Amino acid sequence: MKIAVMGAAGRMGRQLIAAIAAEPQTMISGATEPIGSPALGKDIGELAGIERLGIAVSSDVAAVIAAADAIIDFTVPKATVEFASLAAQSGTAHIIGTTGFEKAAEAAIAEAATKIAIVKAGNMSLGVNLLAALTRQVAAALGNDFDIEIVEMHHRMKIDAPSGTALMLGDAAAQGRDLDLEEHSVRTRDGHTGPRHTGDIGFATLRGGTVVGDHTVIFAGDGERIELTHRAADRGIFARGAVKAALWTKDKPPGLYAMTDVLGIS
Ligand SMILES: NC(=O)C1=CN([C@@H]2O[C@H](COP(=O)(O)OP(=O)(O)OC[C@H]3O[C@@H](n4cnc5c(N)ncnc54)[C@H](O)[C@@H]3O)[C@@H](O)[C@H]2O)C=CC1
Ligand SMILES: O=C(O)C1=N[C@H](C(=O)O)C[C@H](O)C1
Repeated sequence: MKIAVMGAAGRMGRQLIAAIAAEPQTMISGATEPIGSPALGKDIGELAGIERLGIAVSSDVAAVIAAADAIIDFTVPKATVEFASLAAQSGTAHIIGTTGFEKAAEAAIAEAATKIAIVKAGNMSLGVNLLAALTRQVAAALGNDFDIEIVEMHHRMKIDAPSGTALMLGDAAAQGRDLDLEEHSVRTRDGHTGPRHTGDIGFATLRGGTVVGDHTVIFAGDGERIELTHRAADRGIFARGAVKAALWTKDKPPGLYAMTDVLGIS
C-alpha cells in the first residue's frame, strides 16, 4: 500500500515515516509540510533519523494525496479539513490522528467520509482503546454514585486541551452512563464553583516537560476510588496504530471509522 505522510517534520510525522518504512506491506509515496517549513526539500528518511529514502518533503498537497492509497495525518485541524476534502476528490483513504477539532470541522470530515474511508481517533494506541472500552464498562457498572474525573498530562508543546484522548475517554464514560458528554462535561473549575453536580464528567489538564501522554479515569465513590491509567512512553505506539489503520482501509467502503473498528474492540 502507498501511504503519504502529512506533516512529515512533526513529532508524529517523523515517527510515521519510520513506522511505514519498517512495515513490509507499505511504502511511502510522498510527504508534505506547509509552505515556509524548513523541512521542504529534505529527504524524509534523514528527517526521521533512518536511512535516506529518496523522497523529498513537498508542499504540493493535492499531488501527494492523489498519488497515495492512504494518507496519514497528524497535523492541525485546519489542514486536516483541507486534506479530507482533497482525499475525497481523489478517492484516497484518510487516517486522522489530529485532535482539537471544532464542530464545523467534525462535520466537514463526516461529509468527506461519505466518499472515502476515514479512520479518526484521538488516540491510535491499543492500550488507550482498551482503556476506553474498560471505562465504558466500569461507568455502566458503577452508576451515578461514583463521580467520574479524567486527568491528563502532556508535554509543554501540546496546543489543544483537553486532549483528544481525554475526550474519547469522557465519551466512553458518558456512553456507559447513557449520557450526552457535552451536557455533562466540566472542563474547567475556578473560584467559587459550588459543589459538584451528580453526573458531571470532569476534566483536568496538566502540561509540562516532555511527557508523551498520561491519562487517568477516576471513579470516586463514598469511601473508595477506582483509577484506570494509561501512560504512553513512546510515540511509536500511535504511529504503528495509524499504519495498521491505513492497511485496514483497503477495500473498505466509505465511512467514518474509529480505531476500535480497526482493532476489533467493542
Ligand atoms: N491520535 C493519536 O494517536 C495522536 C494524536 N496526536 C495529535 O497529532 C497532532 C500533531 O501532533 P505533533 O506531531 O505532536 O505536532 P507537531 O507540531 O510536532 O507536528 C505537526 C506538523 O504538522 C505540520 N503542518 C501544519 N500545517 C500543515 C499543513 N497545512 N500541511 C502539512 N503539514 C502541516 C507542521 O508543520 C508540523 O510539522 C496533534 O493534534 C496531536 O494532538 C499526537 C499523538 C498521537
Ligand atoms: O499531542 C500529543 O502529543 C498527543 N495527542 C493525542 C491527544 O490529544 O490525546 C494523543 C496522545 O495523548 C499524544
